[in-house]
Amino acid sequence: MTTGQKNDSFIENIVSSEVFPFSAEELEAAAKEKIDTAAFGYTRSGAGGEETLRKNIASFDKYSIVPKYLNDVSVVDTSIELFGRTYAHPFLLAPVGMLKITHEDAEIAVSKAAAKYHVPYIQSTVSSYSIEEVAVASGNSPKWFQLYWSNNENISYSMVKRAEEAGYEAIVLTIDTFMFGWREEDMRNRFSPLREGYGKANYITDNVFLSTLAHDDHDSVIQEILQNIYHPTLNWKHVAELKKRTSLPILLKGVLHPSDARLAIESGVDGIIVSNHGGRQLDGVISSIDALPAVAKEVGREIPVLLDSGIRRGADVVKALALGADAVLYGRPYVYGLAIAGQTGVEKVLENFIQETKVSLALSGAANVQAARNIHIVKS
Ligand SMILES: Cc1cc2nc3c(=O)[nH]c(=O)nc-3n(C[C@H](O)[C@H](O)[C@H](O)COP(=O)(O)O)c2cc1C
Ligand SMILES: CCCCCCC(=O)C(=O)O
Repeated sequence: MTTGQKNDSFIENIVSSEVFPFSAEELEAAAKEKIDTAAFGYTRSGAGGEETLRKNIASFDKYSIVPKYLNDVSVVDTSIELFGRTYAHPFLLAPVGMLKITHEDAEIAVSKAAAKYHVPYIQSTVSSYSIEEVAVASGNSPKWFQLYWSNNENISYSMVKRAEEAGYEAIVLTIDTFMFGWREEDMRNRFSPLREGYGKANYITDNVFLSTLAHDDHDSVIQEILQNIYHPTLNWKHVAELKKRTSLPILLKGVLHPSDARLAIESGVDGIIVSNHGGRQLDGVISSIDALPAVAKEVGREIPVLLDSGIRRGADVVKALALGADAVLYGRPYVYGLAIAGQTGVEKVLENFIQETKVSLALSGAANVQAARNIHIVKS
């Protein structure tokens, strides 16, 4: 998508009588006032002492953009191409499970807002609405499906098939969450969204999963879901097997080590997402933006490299592109928008993020995403 660069949104925001939070910090504070303490705690928090959660944000500050001026940036083309498809912006919405803890309309609201702004939406396995419900709500706007591998692999294949049939365009296999991280905030609040049943929609609409159930009362169903997701034996053979089962591109989400990026390529994976799960899994791991350069160097241009964990600003997108990412995933801020005002809240957050990204590209001297990859970055 080619978009004129007129600062319209900046001016509109200045003259608007309606004040909606802008920064991620303001969004987080407003969301805290809207939803219950445990739901907010689950969304905001990271694992352990939250070292990685903090690093994800702080690490971006170490990289500085060195802009080049006197380029014509009157028109900024923010589009990217991935797996033969063109997407309007250099970012997608990260998979976030169990969104009903945040707002009743959950993934329906998010996917509709994403559709309105032509932002691809990655739906989580542990969603509050099913693959099919989200597909109907958001029409033919681009969607990917995030897969939590199931102990019963036939459940995984069944969900992948459903995603294919519903028109999803890629499968994102998350490799860092075969068990829960050590999440003290949730333990403190005695909070498990899965136990409450918020993320069960894709399971209770899955015939293969249903056929495995000995009992169908709430507690037994939730117990079965948890047992399916807990999968510490997950290994490269599963990746190779999944590759044989689908014609959709497969991305691995959670790659931090360059050697894993190489193994992913050797396993026939189509793309990788450099991610530490927003600091929610192993505390103490490297921040995503710090992990990116070595991974991007290993991959070269062989397959697309995406990044998430800590993207908050348009300038963060520019830095990630310049350090080797093809696109990024945007996470917690849109969830806060959902908490504050449902679909309208997500729309507001997206509108501002799109405009900030465009302004940041232009002021860096990049008229398109390809040019952004050549922006000079220094580390201080
Ligand atoms: C409340 C919450 C739930 C999440 N659920 C999932 C999920 O179901 N599947 C998944 O792969 N990642 C999940 N993630 C991780 C995100 O996809 C993404 O990696 C992370 O939010 C990036 O960090 P950031 O939001 O701080 O930028 C979740 C993150 C949050 C905050
Ligand atoms: C055992 C895995 C459940 C994960 C639930 C959703 C998620 O990814 C999160 O970060 O929370």
